[in-house]
Amino acid sequence: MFHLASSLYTQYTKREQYNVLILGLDNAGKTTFLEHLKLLYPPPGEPPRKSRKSTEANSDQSTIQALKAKRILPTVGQNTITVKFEASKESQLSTQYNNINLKFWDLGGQRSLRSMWSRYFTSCHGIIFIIDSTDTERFQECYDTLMEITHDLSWTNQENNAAEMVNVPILMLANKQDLPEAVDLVALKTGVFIRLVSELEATDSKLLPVSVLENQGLVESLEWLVTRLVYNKPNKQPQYK
Ligand SMILES: Nc1nc2c(ncn2[C@@H]2O[C@H](COP(=O)(O)OP(=O)(O)OP(=O)(O)O)[C@@H](O)[C@H]2O)c(=O)[nH]1
Ligand SMILES: [Mg+2]
Repeated sequence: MFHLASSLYTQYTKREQYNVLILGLDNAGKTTFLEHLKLLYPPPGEPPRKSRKSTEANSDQSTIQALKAKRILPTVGQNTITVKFEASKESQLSTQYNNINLKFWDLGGQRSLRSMWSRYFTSCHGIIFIIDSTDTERFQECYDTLMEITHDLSWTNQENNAAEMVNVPILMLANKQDLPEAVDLVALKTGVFIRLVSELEATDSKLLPVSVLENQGLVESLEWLVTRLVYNKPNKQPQYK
């Protein structure tokens, strides 16, 4: 009885925290994505940011300019941020999404660093996989890397041999859509990635076009992910902070 009361107390007084891994090949835009999130969403305990959509207000243009001026170096270790999720007015998400913090881990995408990714798998509630839509020569490598992630042995529960990957949502972002040479979503889906749908059948996944630099599709993408994290709550409980 005490445990039930204490767990209910925790659930009603603390915020839910979901851990999200940001993966993808080097130069895909992972750290740029993280930096933009920092500008759009406040850390826990701070008031809301003014605007989030590129169309919402001119102030967002200065955010984009600030981001462009920033020198982002290739990631060698990890970058971590925690933000307070706030649904946009357009999303009409219910109040159950008002109590969520998202912790992001941005890891280096260079080939030599990818073996470190699997250490984070069991602690994550969701994955964002970023694809450089202009880097056509490496689409196959993107596909293979995604397959390696989903088939990694660290997802397997050693005790009961169950696959813990099932239901961990994967959001794939076709990034750099602001560039003229970017391959669009239709071409991406019918090209190398055509087998993705059947390969990821058991997984909650989505491929969306974005420009993380120009804030195109960023808010909508995050809102899709949050709805899926909450949907998967019975399988993978959030932390309470
Ligand atoms: N035009 C354009 N450039 C982008 C976009 N996103 C990232 N970039 C550029 O792509 C380059 C690499 O971005 P990063 O964020 O460092 O890439 P990363 O995935 O973190 O790379 P690693 O840390 O090496 O794994 C930078 O020059 C960014 O400015 C985008 O949406 N549009
Ligand atoms: Mg990086």
